[in-house]
Formats: sequence, C-alpha cells, structure tokens
Amino acid sequence: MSSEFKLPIIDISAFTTDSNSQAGKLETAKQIYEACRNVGFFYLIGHNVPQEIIDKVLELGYEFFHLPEEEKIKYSIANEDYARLGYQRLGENVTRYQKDWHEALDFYKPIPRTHPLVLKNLPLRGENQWPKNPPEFRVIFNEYIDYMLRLGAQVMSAIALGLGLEENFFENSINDSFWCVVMRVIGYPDLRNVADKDRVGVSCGEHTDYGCLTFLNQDKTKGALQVQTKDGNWINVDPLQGAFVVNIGDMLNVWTNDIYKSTLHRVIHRGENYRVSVPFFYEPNFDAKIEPLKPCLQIDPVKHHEPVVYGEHLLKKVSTNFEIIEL
Ligand SMILES: O=C(O)CCC(=O)C(=O)O
Ligand SMILES: [Fe+2]
Repeated sequence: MSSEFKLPIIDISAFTTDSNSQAGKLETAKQIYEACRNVGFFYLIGHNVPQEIIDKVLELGYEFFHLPEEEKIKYSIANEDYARLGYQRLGENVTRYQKDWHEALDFYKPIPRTHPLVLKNLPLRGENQWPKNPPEFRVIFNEYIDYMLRLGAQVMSAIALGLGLEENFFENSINDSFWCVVMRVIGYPDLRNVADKDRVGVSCGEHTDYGCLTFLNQDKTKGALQVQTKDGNWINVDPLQGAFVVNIGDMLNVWTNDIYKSTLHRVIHRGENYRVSVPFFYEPNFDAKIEPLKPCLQIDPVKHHEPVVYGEHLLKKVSTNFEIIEL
C-alpha cells in the first residue's frame, strides 16, 4: 500500500456562504473537477455543517449500537422490507456475496403510498424505524439530514460548474433527492473475540456507491476506510478533523461518461475500539434519467453508458433476489 498518497482537501465555502464570488466558485469547481477525475474521493471543508451536530450523530450511533441486542432487534429490517429499512445485525449485510462484519441502521426518505415502490411491493417501500433510545436520535438525525441535503445541492452546483455547465444544471434531477437510500449509521465492532477467526472477512466489502455523492462522517479511528487508486493500490483514508470524506457514486460516473470515477472502497477494521461511521448518500430523484452529458461527450465522443433511470439502478444494486419490474 502506498502511504504517500494524500486526498485533496477542497474548501467549498464559496458555495456555502453568500460571498457570491464567481471567481471563488470557479476555482473551487476546478479543484473538484480535478479531484473527481483523479481519484473520485476528496476531503471537504468549509461545508457549514456545525461540528457539534457532526459529532453528535456519531455519538448517538455509538449509544444505539451499545444497547442490548433485544432492544436493537426491535428495529430489525425484518419488520419492514428486508432490504434496507432498519437495523441489521452483524453479518446480515452482504457485499459481493460475502458477509460484512458490521451492524447498521438504515433510513430513507419517506415516500407516498402512490410511489411505484409501494404500488409494486418492491424493496425500499417501508417506513423508517427511528430508535426511541437514545431519545434525541430522531430529532438530531433529522436536523443533520437537512444540513446534508443543502450541502449535497451545493456540491452538485460546484460539480456542474466544473463541467462547464450552469450552476443549477442538475436541479431537476436532484430537487426531490431520494436521500437515504440510505443514510446509514454503521457500527464496526472489535473483532478480536470472534470465536471462528477464519470466518471473519472484511468489515465492509469493496464496492462503489450507487448515487451522486457520498458524505462520510467517520469517527477518529484510523486505518479502517480504504480506497483504491488508479494504479490499483489501496490507500487509507483516515479521518480529518472538521472534514467530510466525499466520494462520487455510479450516477455521476454515467453522467460524466466515465470521466469521473465512482471509486472502489472498503473497510477493514481490525482495531480494538468500536468504530462508528455515518455515510449520507446524496442521490438523484428516484425517476431521474441519467445519461452522458454533452460536455463530457466532447472530451470523449464514445458513449460508455446507456441512459439509466436511477431508481431501477438502485433496485438492481440492493437486491439480487427481486426481479426488476419496469417502473
Ligand atoms: O464506514 C465507512 O467508512 C464506509 C462505508 C461505506 O463505504 C458505505 O456504507 O458505502
Ligand atoms: Fe461506500
């Protein structure tokens, strides 16, 4: 593993404050463009999300995962759609057919009864299961979601500008963002006491993320999250105080005709502490049709992707057991 490689640090404040400096915005947009082309991951500062709430959601996650098992399973995904909504025990989640060694709580945007997911009885149609304990869980996380939705739109503006498009180019594809497919709260236990060592795989298997942007809020644990660089090496992406780790997802890969990469990443937590992370997946609208964009086709005229409807892509990813039905 090459250790010298450092992720770029991008200050997004030109988009999150009302400075309205066009030169500042263009400079930031250029930096994001470079970061998305080179590695698909960057640290984000100047995001305007209060540190207090960033720390608090990690704390609440930690407290929840330390409740007794019988309390946690009250919120089991089995109560809802068996796909994403609620609590998953250690080993219940699978990436590329291998068990992941983490536990997690998943939430997503509530949808109306007329939504195709509900009408067709598909996964991701159920109700969020907010824990009653710790008591502030729901309120704080909802406040966090509001901040993250705003930030997601701001970073998408920077991405549009970086691609030579109008700032609001993506608006119609993200204005009903299907957030929180999922907002995950993940707990990675200390695995030293697992009886059968051979069965312990990676904590979260290598994968790309599905949507537009992922904002990762991780605790202070080092050496857990790893990202694959272009040359095939895995590098550690350790927490940086005050920064989110941001990576692009598959839909930006399609939009940019592979100019941006949704990069493979994984988690291998072998530390003695209990690690918590909260990835927020900023997604396109469920019915957004995503296809390679003009400025990207000017760079490489060969289309690498057919148009894809985000919701269909998502369902394919979350479930190999469901036949995908036309939406
Ligand atoms: O826990 C982490 O650091 C990353 C988790 C992740 O990549 C994911 O849930 O998609
Ligand atoms: Fe991920």
